[in-house]
Amino acid sequence: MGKQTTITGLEVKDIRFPTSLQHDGSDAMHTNPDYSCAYVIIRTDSYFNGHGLTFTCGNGTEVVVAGINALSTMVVGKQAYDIFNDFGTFWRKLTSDSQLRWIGPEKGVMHLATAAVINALWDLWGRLEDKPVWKLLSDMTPEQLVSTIDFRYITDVVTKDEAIEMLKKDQPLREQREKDLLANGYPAYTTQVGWLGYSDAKIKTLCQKYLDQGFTAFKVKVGQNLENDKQRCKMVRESIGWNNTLMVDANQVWDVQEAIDWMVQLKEFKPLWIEEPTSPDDVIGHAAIARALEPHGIKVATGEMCANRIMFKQFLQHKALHYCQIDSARIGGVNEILSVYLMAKKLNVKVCPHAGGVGLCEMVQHLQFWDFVCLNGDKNGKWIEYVDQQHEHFKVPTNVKNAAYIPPTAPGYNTEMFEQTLIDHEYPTGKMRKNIEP
Ligand SMILES: C[C@H](O)[C@@H](O)CC(=O)C(=O)O
Ligand SMILES: [Mg+2]
Repeated sequence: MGKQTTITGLEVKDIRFPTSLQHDGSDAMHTNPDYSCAYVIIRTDSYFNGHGLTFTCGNGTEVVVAGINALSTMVVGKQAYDIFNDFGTFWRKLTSDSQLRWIGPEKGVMHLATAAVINALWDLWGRLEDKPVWKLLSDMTPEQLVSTIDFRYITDVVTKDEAIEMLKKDQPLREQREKDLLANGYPAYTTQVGWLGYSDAKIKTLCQKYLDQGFTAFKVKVGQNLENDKQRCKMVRESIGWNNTLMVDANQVWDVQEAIDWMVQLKEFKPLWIEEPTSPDDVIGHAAIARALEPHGIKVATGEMCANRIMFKQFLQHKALHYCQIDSARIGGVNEILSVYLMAKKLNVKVCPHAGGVGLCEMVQHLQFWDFVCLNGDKNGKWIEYVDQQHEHFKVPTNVKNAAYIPPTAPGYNTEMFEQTLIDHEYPTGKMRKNIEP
């Protein structure tokens, strides 16, 4: 499918927003993040370009930019549809260069770089097909969909043939589900009330603001100081009431036993889940925490820093998470994330995407919409995270109404930023940057 389109160039920019000034995005581990991204523009000889990004917290974005530049020669000069028609094979090539893979493989900076490039390619594909990415995915046959995925290392949980069967089973239900999605959207929860550096007064005001907007699920950061956590959880509970849902997020600060002990102290506030209680690499530790907290009614969520599909596989296999928090820009972009959805479906684990960062809400909604239409058809007890950060810099920002993400109709992956934003926020030359530096 598709006409010839040559990829003629790949540009990458270091874009930073001074969010640490207001403590937006702060948590127990990342106390002063400057929400940032490595931003990719894939240029073609057609009218259409692809825009993609990966999220960073400020320092180090320049390292990811270098990683993206290292991948560029594998993309520039290619025919776009040679990539799209056999995307799984291309994805494997991009992540398996015999020299570059030594500084990964499939993890860390190189995988963030892969995500930015792959996300830009999906944006391009959506634009060339005149469809938002969620619809592009939802219109694919099961065979086309699985052709985008590299199943290496995960066939002990899900094979290509099994994936095709899973997708075929729900194929007749797609039309009805799509109608439901377009009419009702997909539920969102918000973390905007709970950044760790916010004052009590601000938290209370924000709780009211998001209650008024119809939100019924709220996430609060914990893990810096137990007494302070108790006081803030109490305050948030008093604001949102006991019928609404509260989640808490420790962003990896605790040892395993410490996580258990701390959470037992917070159980009176009835959190649905504790997110990232310990190191994102500690599968067995998470499983131990999940077992210990089960009698207290607290579930475990993780995934925003899970390195790749293999780590997700192990978390899922070892019952180390109850809520699988895929992130649109940490593992290798759409292709690899689809494989995580398939494994989560097979092992019966709910996916509630992470979206705390620049552009993450914009991208991840597409994946959860596809999951609803083609794989799960169930929104019960599931949400997409929503943070109210930097949406104004995107040409087509997320549309959250009545605490529900409304599917976009614009073609692409919602990743294109305004030219002025790219000029003003480019690091270190942008004028916004200069304004805040001494
Ligand atoms: C540094 C980020 O803001 C992080 O705190 C986001 C996060 O953990 C979440 O949204 O969940
Ligand atoms: Mg988190």
